[in-house]
Amino acid sequence: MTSVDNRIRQTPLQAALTACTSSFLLVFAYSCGFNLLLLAPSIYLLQVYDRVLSSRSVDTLVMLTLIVCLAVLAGALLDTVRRAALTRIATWLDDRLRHVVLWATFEYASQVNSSRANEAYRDLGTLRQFIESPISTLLFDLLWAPLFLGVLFFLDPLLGGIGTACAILLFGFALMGEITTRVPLAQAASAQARSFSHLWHALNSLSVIRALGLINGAVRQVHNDAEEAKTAFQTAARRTERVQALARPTKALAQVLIMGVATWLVLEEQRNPGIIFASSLLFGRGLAPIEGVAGGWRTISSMRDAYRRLAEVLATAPATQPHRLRLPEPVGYLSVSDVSYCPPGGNAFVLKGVSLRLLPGECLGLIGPSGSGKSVLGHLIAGLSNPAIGCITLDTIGVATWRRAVGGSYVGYLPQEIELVGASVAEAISCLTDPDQTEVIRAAQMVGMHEIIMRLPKAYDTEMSEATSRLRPGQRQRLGIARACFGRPRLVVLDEPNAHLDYKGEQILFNAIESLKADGTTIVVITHRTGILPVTDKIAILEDGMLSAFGRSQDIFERHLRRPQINASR
Ligand SMILES: Nc1ncnc2c1ncn2[C@@H]1O[C@H](COP(=O)(O)OP(=O)(O)OP(=O)(O)O)[C@@H](O)[C@H]1O
Repeated sequence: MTSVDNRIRQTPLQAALTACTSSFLLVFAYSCGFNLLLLAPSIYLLQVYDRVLSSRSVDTLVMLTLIVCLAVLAGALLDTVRRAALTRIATWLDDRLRHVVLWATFEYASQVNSSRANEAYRDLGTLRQFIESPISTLLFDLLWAPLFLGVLFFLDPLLGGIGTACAILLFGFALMGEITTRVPLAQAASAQARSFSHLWHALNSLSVIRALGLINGAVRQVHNDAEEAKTAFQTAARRTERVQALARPTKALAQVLIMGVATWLVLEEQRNPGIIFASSLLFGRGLAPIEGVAGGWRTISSMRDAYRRLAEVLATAPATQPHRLRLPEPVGYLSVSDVSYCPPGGNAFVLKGVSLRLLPGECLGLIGPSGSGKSVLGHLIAGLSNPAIGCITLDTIGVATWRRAVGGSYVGYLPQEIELVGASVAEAISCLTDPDQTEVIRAAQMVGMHEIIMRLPKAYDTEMSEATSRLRPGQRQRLGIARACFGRPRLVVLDEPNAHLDYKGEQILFNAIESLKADGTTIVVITHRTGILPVTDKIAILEDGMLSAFGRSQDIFERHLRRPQINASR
């Protein structure tokens, strides 16, 4: 496989990490300098005993002290620089990946698993915090631990042997900790995620849960999962404590042993007395990263899990984020060409070879029996999914591309099930964009909702949960239509816009459609109620996923709908 192929196959996470390679190499180089400079105090001790005490030369002492002070200061500077570099890498990764991860999170949640997707978004934060944390500098220092142990060997093989044995033992304990806590930690993480997910779902369906008296059950569900997580965490903590109880004295004992052996070498082999302190210092420096990494093993393993989850989400759900293309505003020519569609997981086509065309400012009435495929076609025309065969274009560009290119502002959509999303009424109308007050009011006025909204406690700033409980279904539906008309779209798809409307509401809807048409907006109205058909210019009848009729409204009305055997809601 070529390197070009590799680059193509990389997920955004791998690509971002690859782009950081030179920065990580720089941190490695700083760590190299820092660790080499850490040898200075040990060399200083040996030199003081070797040269200063024997010669009693104050000049040599001053010189050596100055050199070592400079080395220590340079080491501290390198340490600060590498920590700052790691913080910059973490921030850069976060900036580069957050948008991509957010898009992939939504894709993964809709295609695979919503609670896993939720975790993946938090995982990006875990990754960033890990890179910024002292554990990551310790990992770089870990690469230099053999250097200190090597110098101990150089001083005396026995000293090196004790240091190495202690390092191996500490590694063994870290491994033991990892093995014994892996299962309970995984159980705890999944129980905790379940608990958050149950709470989230319960809060999202609060009105239903409250109305059906299910709060007790919801609380019990969340509590049980949290208890399971707590028990598993406690098991992991107990096992970690046992392993640490063995690891803690190991290092202290080895340190005493090192000093004892060094003193013995001074007594028996007339070695430089500086070896006693120098070996103790070297041992401490060499073992510090091993001890730190062993103590922070849980952080390392949660970072590893976070990386794995994030990589999986990014690989499974490639982010189809907006291209932010600067496309000229569409005129409104809609073309549906030979479209066939099979829903994800389905085994049959629910739309078969549908073709129709609309001119800018035309309104199409899409009718047909229940289950004939009207909503599926509306969804496709709104660019929310792609046809398996054929294409749907607005001014020769795919509708899905218009959505991605400009965040959907040229395509408005009212789904059959109205969910008004947003913190306030203004946000719900403006499709979660930064609300432009004039545009929001214009959209609300179009559907006769302005006065009703002004009577809400905080008018357009009323929280959506409060507004939802105060508004009638027909008024909520009009809010949904206002959202579809927000931002002067060039194409609007309304799925059953009059399902909950009374006579007055229908008149307002007709006026809104007339004003959209006058503005040159192309409209598709899916309906079971023929009362809306007089405002349409064309009518399409869908039967069993196929167009059984399509043409000018008057002709279709005359030929098909006046006959007693065919009607819109057959
Ligand atoms: N996500 C899906 N997975 C599987 N089948 C689906 C999915 N969405 C729709 N279908 C199927 O596609 C067919 C058309 O559904 P659609 O909702 O478009 O009908 P409709 O004409 O809008 O009906 P209604 O007027 O009752 O809303 C139905 O048989 C439905 O079961």
